[in-house]
Parts: sequence; structure tokens; C-alpha cells
Amino acid sequence: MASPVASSIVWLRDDLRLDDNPALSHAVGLGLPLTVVYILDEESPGIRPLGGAARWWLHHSLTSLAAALAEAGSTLTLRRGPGSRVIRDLVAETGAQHVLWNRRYGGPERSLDAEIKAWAAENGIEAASFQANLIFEPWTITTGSGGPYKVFTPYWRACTASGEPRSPLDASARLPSPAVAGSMKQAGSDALAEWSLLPVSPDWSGGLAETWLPGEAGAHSRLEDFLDGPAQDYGTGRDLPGMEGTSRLSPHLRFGEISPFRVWHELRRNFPREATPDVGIFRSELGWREFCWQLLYANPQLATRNYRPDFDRFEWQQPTAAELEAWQQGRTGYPLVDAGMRQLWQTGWMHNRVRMAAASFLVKNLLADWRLGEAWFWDTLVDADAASNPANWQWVAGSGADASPYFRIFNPVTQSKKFDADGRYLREFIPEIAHMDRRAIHEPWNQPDVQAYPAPVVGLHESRERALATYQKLRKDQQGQDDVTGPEISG
Ligand SMILES: Cc1cc2nc3c(=O)[nH]c(=O)nc-3n(C[C@H](O)[C@H](O)[C@H](O)COP(=O)(O)OP(=O)(O)OC[C@H]3O[C@@H](n4cnc5c(N)ncnc54)[C@H](O)[C@@H]3O)c2cc1C
Repeated sequence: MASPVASSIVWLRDDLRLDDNPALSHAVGLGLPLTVVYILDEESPGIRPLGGAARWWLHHSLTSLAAALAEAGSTLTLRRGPGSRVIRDLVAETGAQHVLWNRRYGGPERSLDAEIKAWAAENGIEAASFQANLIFEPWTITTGSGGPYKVFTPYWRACTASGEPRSPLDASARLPSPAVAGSMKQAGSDALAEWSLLPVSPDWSGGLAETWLPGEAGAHSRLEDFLDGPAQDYGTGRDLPGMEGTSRLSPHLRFGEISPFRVWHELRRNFPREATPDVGIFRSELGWREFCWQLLYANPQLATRNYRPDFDRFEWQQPTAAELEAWQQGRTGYPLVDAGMRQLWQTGWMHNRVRMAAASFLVKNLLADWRLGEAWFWDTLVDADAASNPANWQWVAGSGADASPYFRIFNPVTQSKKFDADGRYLREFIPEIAHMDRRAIHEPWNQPDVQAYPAPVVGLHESRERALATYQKLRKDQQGQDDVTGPEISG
């Protein structure tokens, strides 16, 4: 049997793109036959299986990636199984001497990558990793004492003071071919359909398909639309759920269909005079994404453990099945919460301001453990992100880093009047109350013609008092103090 010629493997993970993909660029530089693989790994220890909406996204994103690779003269190999076993198999099958990937930052993923690197070193194979998905890698931004930041503002100041991020790398029009006839085998691939990533019975994905175009082209067109419009007025527009005031790049960033370096530099190119306040605010939102990842890097258990251990004794209440269902299905009787939860179910996405209000309602008005909400979002968000989801849930719950203080209880009625004054967002998602005028729609229980819409599952006043009393008990237990400190803020 002819010995295989040298070749390389690029293992794509959360970087489903050709543009600004340093691992792919490195492979192009090597010029060797190239196997590009995506591994569906639901077996390696600690890897969190994707939720339903993310599986839907992944299916379509891989379809789009495969087409882009084919256009560049390559192919996408799909394999399922534990990452380390699959990579070893592929190396054996193709004779690859280089295994290349862009770095991930979650605990189990890092262990897996380290294991493969060690195995590669023992076997004389080059395993090289690259920076692609975070602009500021967690270990590069540390406090004076060398630890991770716990507060966003100084963290972001340190990031932005650390120099201009590198320029993005353009995609190569041509990738090395995947096989060399006669000497190197082309790796066999699973068929995407075998992975059953799409929902079947029932197929709940119609609203997702109407809303999104997963893949690199969809990501770039979202960015262009944003730069041409909402970016100019982001500081105000981002708070108004009834209009498209934000970028909606989150699922594209989650799956790495667009590089944060590309987003950063496109902002620079479009707004050359140093940032209007709106651009600065948008950039700092990208910073929150980076901050969440550095939190996860330092706290791999962020989705299961309180960041602040004092919250371990917080007396969350198990919501009744009816309460939890009402929240999940958008039937709490509070229009802003319900519109958000219905938007989530229909489109796989929810506006940030409404995420905060809906999350606050669950953890404060219903007094449910934040992990219940985090798990629901994990299953239903197309942008469900291993760092941003738990970090934001803990932020709302008060148990997280730089968190909103527990006594900050969003009032869904005040929020709705303030940020959706004319009720446009509420009308879009709650047909039962769409006929009400802009004053009535925020408090439909005061209206005579509201039969089709549920009555509130809890009273805002009592549930707020209960939440504050529970928090006060925690503080008392821990500090021997009587008082709940801090001002009362209701939205
Ligand atoms: C309870 C809760 C759960 C959340 N779960 C997720 C999640 O799983 N995945 C996720 O990407 N975001 C999450 N967020 C943050 C935020 O709501 C979304 O990133 C944002 O709504 C996405 O819309 P956009 O792309 O239009 O954002 P834009 O306003 O256009 O912001 C641009 C980008 O900045 C990042 N970003 C903005 N706000 C935040 C933030 N608070 N934390 C981290 N990154 C941010 C996102 O990558 C976003 O795409 C959550 C927020 C809350 C309150």
C-alpha cells in the first residue's frame, strides 16, 4: 500500500466560516491536501449538548458552510463522536501531520483540546491552535494582581487600552483540495440528515426559518444592514423592542459565522471618526460577550454554580408546574414578559431588554432558581451561548459577576410603558390584546374585554415583597443584619 502523502486537518467548531479563519489560513499556507471536519460531539465528558433551537441553527449553518467550502474547492467532512477519538481516526485515515483549530474557552472543551495536543505531541503530529473567536483572550486581560476581572467597566477599559485588535484575514478564494488521487484517501463523511438536528414532530421551526438565514452570508448581510441603519442610533434604539434597533448578530457570533475582529474593523471602516457614542456603546456590548467568556474561563461551572457562593443559601422556591408553564409559554398575564417569551418560542431570539424583564420575573416575582430559566433559554435560543447565557442569568439573579443587585426588581409594567410606549412590540406577539390602545395595553387586566388573555399569575406587589424578604433573610443569615441595604429600584 502506498504510504499517504502529508496532509492537514482543520477541525471547525464554533467558527463556521471561511472569512477571518486563522486555522484555515494556516492550512492554506501549508498547501497540503486538506480535510475540513466538523464533529458533533455529544459524548466527551462535560460537553453540554446543544439545545433544540441551536441544533436547528447548526443544521443550516453546516449546510451553508459545506456549500461555501465546495465553492472554494474543498469539502466538509462530518463526523459524530467524542472529539479525541474522531480526530485520531481521521489522522489514521488521512495520514495527516497537522491538526489545526481555532481556540475554544469552555472548561471541558479546553481539556479535550489539551488531550489531543498531548497525543499529537507524542505521535509527532503538529497540533496548532489559533485565536479567532474572542478579540481579548481571557488570560491576556488580568487585574494588577494577575486574576480575572470581576467588574465589567475596568475589564473593558483594560481591553480597549491593550491595543487595536489585529486585522481580519480575508477568506481564501481557493482551498487546498481534499484528496490526492491514489495516495491519500478522502475521509468519509456522515450525511447531515443522519444527525437529526431538525425538529420533526412537531416541527416548530417555521418561525425560525422566517426570521433567520444561518451561515456566513446571512451573518454578513446582518452586519451590513446594521451598519447602514440601526448602528447610527444604537444608544437609543437598542432599548426599544418594537423596532430593529440592534444588530441581531448574536446567533452568528455564537456559531462563529462572523468573526468579532471583522465586526470590530467594519465598525471602524464605517465610522472612521472615533466612535460616536452609539458606536462606542455597541462596541462595549461586544465587550460584554468577551467579559462573559472570561468569566466562564475562570469559572467553568458558571451554568450550574452561583458565581457568588453566598447565594448558595438563597431560598429559591420551586414554582408550580402551572407557573413555570405560564412563564415558558408567555401566559403570565404580564404583556411584556409574555411578548418576550412568545418571541423566543416563535423566533428563537428575544430582545435584550425583554430578556432582562422576563428573567427578572422568573427569578424574583416567581422566586424560581435562575438555573430553571437558564435551561429553558439554552433550549430555545438560537444564540444560546455557554458563557453569555449563564452569565446574564446570574447577572439578573444577583448571584453573578458585576450583577444587578438582587433588590433591583424589574417592573414589567413600568418597563413596557417606558420602552414600548405605543405597544407595538406587545401587539406583534400577543394578538389577544392587539386591539387595545396604547394606554390600556400595558395593563390589560383593567379592561373589560380581556377574556382571551390570562389574568396575572402573581401579583406584582406581593411577589416583589416576597422576593425582598427572601433576600433579606439571606443577608440576615450571613451578616446578622436586619436590613436589606440599598435603594429600591423598580425599573
Ligand atoms: C437572561 C439573559 C440571557 C442571555 N443569553 C444570551 C445567550 O445565550 N447568548 C447571547 O449571545 N446573548 C445572551 N444574552 C445577552 C443579550 O440579550 C444578547 O446578546 C442580545 O440580545 C443579542 O441581540 P443582538 O445581537 O441584536 O445584540 P446587539 O445589541 O446588537 O449586541 C451586539 C452583540 O454584543 C453581544 N452582547 C450584547 N449584549 C450582551 C450581553 N448582555 N451579554 C453578552 N453579550 C452581549 C452579543 O454577541 C450581540 O450579538 C442574554 C441576556 C439575558 C438578560
